[in-house]
Amino acid sequence: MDEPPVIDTRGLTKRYRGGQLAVDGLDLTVPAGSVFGFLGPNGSGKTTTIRMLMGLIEPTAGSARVLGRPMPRAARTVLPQVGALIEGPALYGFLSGRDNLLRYDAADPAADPRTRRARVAAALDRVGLAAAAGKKAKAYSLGMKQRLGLAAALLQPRRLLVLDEPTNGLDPQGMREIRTLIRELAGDGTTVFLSSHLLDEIEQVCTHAAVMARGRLVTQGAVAELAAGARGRLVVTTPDGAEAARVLKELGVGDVTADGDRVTGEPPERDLAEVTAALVTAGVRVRGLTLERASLEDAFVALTGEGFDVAG
Ligand SMILES: Nc1ncnc2c1ncn2[C@@H]1O[C@H](COP(=O)(O)OP(=O)(O)OP(=O)(O)O)[C@@H](O)[C@H]1O
Repeated sequence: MDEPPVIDTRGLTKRYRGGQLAVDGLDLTVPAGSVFGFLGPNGSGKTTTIRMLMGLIEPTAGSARVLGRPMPRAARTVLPQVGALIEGPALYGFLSGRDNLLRYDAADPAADPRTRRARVAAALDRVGLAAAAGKKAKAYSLGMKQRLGLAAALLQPRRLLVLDEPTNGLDPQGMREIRTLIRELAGDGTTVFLSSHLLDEIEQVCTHAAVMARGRLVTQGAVAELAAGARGRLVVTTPDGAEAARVLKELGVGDVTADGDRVTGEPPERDLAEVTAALVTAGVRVRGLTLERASLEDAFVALTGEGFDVAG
C-alpha cells in the first residue's frame, strides 16, 4: 500500500475570468487501486477540478499531480495512460458506433493498425454495444452514447479512468451495467475516478470518496469510514406511531419523526432494551426496533448541515 497516490492536489484553485471562484484550495488524494467517488451537488466544482487534472485548463493557484507527474506540464506523458469521459463524448453522428471507434483509435499514434479491428470489437463488447455497433451514432440513446464514450476510453489499457457523471442519462439497468463494468475495471487494477451527484451510486460502487460543496472539499476518505463517522438512526416499527413518538421524546431521544408505522430518532445514549421496555410499558405494540446504519447521505448532512441537492 506504499504506492504513491494516483491523483494528488495541493491548494488547487480555479477562479474563472468572470471572478467566479469555482474550486477553492483543494487538497485531494486518490489512492492507487481505489474506485474514487467525487461527489457534490451541481455547481460545486467537480467538472472544473477534472478539467484541471486533465490539463484542459490552468489552475489559478496550487498544484496537481496525476500518476506522479505535474499537470498540465506533463500532460503528454500522463494522458496516454488515462482514459477520460468528460462532458459527453464527441461523436460523429453520421458514422456507426464501430466506425466512430475505428476513427478514434486511428487518431492514436501509439495504436497498432493491424490490431485495430480486434481492439474496437473488444471495447464494444465490454460496454455492451456489440449488437448495436453498426447503427449510426445519431440513432443512439443518450445511454448508448455514454457507453460508446466509455468504449473509446477503454481502447487502450489504462492506469487511470476519469469519468465525469458516467451514468448520466442512463436508465436503472444501464446504471447497473456501468457499475458492474467499473467494478471489473477496478478488479483489473485500474484506478477509477468518477464524479457524481448521486450519493447512493457512490456508496454502491466506490471504495473512497471526496465530498465537495461550493468549491471546497468537505471531507474525503474510505466510504465505510465516512459513513461510520455519521450516527445512524433509531427505527421503531409500530402500529402506534403517535404514542411511540411521545414515549421516545420523553426518554430524551432527539429529532423524533413519525411516518406511518415507522418512527425514527437519533440513537439514544441508553440501552436499547430499556427503550423497548419503556415503549411496551406504555402500551406501544413494537414490531421492530433497530439501529439503522448511517449512509453517506447522513454523513453529508451531518458534515454540511445541508440536504444533498440532487437537482439536474
Ligand atoms: N467557463 C466558466 N466560466 C465561468 N464560470 C464557470 C465556468 N465553468 C463553470 N463555472 C462556474 O463554476 C462553478 C463550478 O462549476 P462546475 O461545472 O465545476 O461544477 P460541477 O460540480 O461540475 O457541477 P455540474 O455537476 O453542474 O457540472 C459554478 O458556479 C459554475 O457556474
